[in-house]
Amino acid sequence: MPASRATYTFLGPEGTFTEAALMQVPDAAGAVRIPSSNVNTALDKVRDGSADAAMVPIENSVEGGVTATLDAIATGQELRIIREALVPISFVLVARPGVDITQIRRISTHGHAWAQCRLWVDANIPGAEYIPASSTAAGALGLLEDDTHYDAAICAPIVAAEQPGLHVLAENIGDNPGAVTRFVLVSRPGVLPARTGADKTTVVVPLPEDRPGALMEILDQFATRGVNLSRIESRPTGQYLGHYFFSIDADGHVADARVADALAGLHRISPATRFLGSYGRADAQSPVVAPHTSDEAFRAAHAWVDEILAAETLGSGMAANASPTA
Ligand SMILES: O=C(O)C(=O)Cc1ccccc1
Repeated sequence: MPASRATYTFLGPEGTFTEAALMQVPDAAGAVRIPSSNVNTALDKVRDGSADAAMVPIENSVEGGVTATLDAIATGQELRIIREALVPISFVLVARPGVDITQIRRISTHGHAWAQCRLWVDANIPGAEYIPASSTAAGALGLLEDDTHYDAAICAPIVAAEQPGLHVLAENIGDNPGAVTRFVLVSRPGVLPARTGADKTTVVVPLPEDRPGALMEILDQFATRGVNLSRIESRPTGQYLGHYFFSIDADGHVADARVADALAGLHRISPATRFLGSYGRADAQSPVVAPHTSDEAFRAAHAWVDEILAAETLGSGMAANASPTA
């Protein structure tokens, strides 16, 4: 019997950068691929079992964290990141054939795309109004509808290439030519990706309240164990003003002793800390591990303490302090 195909969902429709990220997953080409109209519905499909995993954007090199994703994976039924993908981003401006750049008043795209093309738009179409779309591809395909209320869209070159009804007015309009977006594949908890030696661990740590220095203590859990952080962002929990959680990416896998020890420290400081997964880094870069933070150093240290406890008889209270009688 053939092995059953995986079902993946992604921020769609076809032609989004998120779909390009999904296509980096080795079995994606042969999988069932279901577009979702936003990050929340994509993650809900994973939670209710209608998809095995969802590809969603999490961070980009120009705009920073994708807050819709950071918030959606931090709360609700637990999820796990099982993989990351990096996609270089280049944008084109599209319109219906016959429309030229001087006729454009309103432009639709995803908020992160708009933020990355703002300087180009100000310089080339000053005063253009932004019309938000659920994704770059959704904005572009909207131009093909009869009742469309905007004149142009910003999207990936592939959307324009595949739609004869769209005409490219300008290419490479991103303000930062080297822009890269990071996407994550999210599934239900269950199977932890194996340690590769070049891994990342993502956690969500609610900041304990009324505790001076709590953020410093959180950071110290990583610093004292030689664990490097590659992203840290604060997000409001939404409960009330001033209540925040930190979303953190750390180098290493929960199966690395130094990372496991740091997570245990986080749990002591903030018991509602959420583990969001350990997974291989897209760039396969291994961290430099200092000898005193290696697995072997942690094993030897624990063995030393265990030996002390095994060799001594534990006394009780004052009796243990009483001077031995001859
Ligand atoms: O809308 C898309 O195409 C997406 O995948 C989200 C996005 C938007 C802008 C930059 C990177 C990802």
